[in-house]
Amino acid sequence: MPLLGCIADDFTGATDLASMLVRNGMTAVQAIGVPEGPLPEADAVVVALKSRTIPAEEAVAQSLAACDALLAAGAKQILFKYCSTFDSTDAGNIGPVAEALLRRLQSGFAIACPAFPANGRSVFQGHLFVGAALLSESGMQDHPLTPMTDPNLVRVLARQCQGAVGLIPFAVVEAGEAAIRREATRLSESGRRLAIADAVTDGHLMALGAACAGHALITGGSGIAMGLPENFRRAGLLPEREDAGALPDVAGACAVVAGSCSRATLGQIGLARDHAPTLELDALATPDADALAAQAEAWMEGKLSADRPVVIAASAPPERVAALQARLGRDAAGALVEETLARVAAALVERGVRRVVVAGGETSGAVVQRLGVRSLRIGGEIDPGVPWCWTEAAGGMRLALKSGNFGARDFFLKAFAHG
Ligand SMILES: Nc1ncnc2c1ncn2[C@@H]1O[C@H](COP(=O)(O)OP(=O)(O)OP(=O)(O)O)[C@@H](O)[C@H]1O
Ligand SMILES: O=C(O)[C@@H](O)C(=O)CO
Repeated sequence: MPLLGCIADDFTGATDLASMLVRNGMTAVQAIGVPEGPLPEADAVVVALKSRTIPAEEAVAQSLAACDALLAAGAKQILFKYCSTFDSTDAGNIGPVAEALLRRLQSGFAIACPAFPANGRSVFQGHLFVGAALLSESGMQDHPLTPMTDPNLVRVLARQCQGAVGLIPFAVVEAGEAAIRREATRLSESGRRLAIADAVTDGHLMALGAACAGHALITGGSGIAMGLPENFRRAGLLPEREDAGALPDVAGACAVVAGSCSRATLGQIGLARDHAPTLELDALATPDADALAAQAEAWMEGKLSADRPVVIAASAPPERVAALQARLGRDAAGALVEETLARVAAALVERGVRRVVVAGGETSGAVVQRLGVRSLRIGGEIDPGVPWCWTEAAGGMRLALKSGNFGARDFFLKAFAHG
């Protein structure tokens, strides 16, 4: 029976969260979509949805179904995981899903904290920073699907919510667990059902985690999960685990499939170009999934190896993404590239590739669905927030689902030195 039941709004985000839990001593399994049968055995089960950019009512329905499955399996606490850059539109989906989960759990209050200092996300006076830049100047203002142009998360979340949104400010979080509990009670009694919580250090996240021990619902990025395993250990529910992230070994050729257009991913592709065979698909020149996939299949022949990856990317800088979107519409442009990369991943696996890094949350969703992956067991981290995972698909293979913005510049090369 899982102790912690988690609902993640995209696939890389789910892996990021599961990785945080493994690092802090819980075994974790990521289920792809709402599980139909019995849940896999683990201390934490993370249900990975692809609900970040779908209409709000669908995101709510899927999240409630996931919540019901987790509660039915015995989960003692629910965590709703969204992006550390709060990726969403004004119509949703973070606010509507959080409010619906609060109602389902008959709970009065939850915190909302996307901070993840190890990856440069900090929240101060309700404002989200990525490194030293405000969210709205971090590159996220150009995101293909969820451009983030307002760094004030109290305002952003309030636009998505029926109820008023509060703030647990830096001074309270800095004062620690007891002060946070008092402020949460005060906010809840004054009618706030959600409050953005400031956090700029891991110590703040640990204090928030401890203060939320009794909360039915917690919402945030993977950072907010850091303190939760300790709550379960303190309650005598979770044993000390030596290696929560042990995975079976896998042999086979290796590849990277990239659909993220983030600055980090573009930099990683730039470095990989000098060290590994790299194909950059041009969706603007050839806006046709069949033709692009055929180009990739022809290119990969004779290049696959267990010693170094091939890299196949559709990623492009903002002006080229904008040009394709102007031509096809935003959703159709995204769908075209996702379909292409899902086919590319399937072609790689057909040719014996068994270790694959996928860059981008939406891209990962498309690839994982195409490969027929039902669940992923979470292993050790390559870089903060990106672990290797093992799946039974294709007779047993490893996948690393990289959030667009995560990973050092040499991530695509380093990953295969680890697994
Ligand atoms: N050349 C391109 N032109 C237009 N859209 C593109 C292009 N390349 C990729 N895309 C689309 O951009 C979107 C990128 O989203 P994705 O979630 O995969 O990456 P990300 O947002 O950087 O990652 P994360 O969600 O993990 O932060 C996808 O829908 C992808 O299909
Ligand atoms: O929180 C993050 O930044 C990531 O886990 C993510 O959700 C990317 O899609």
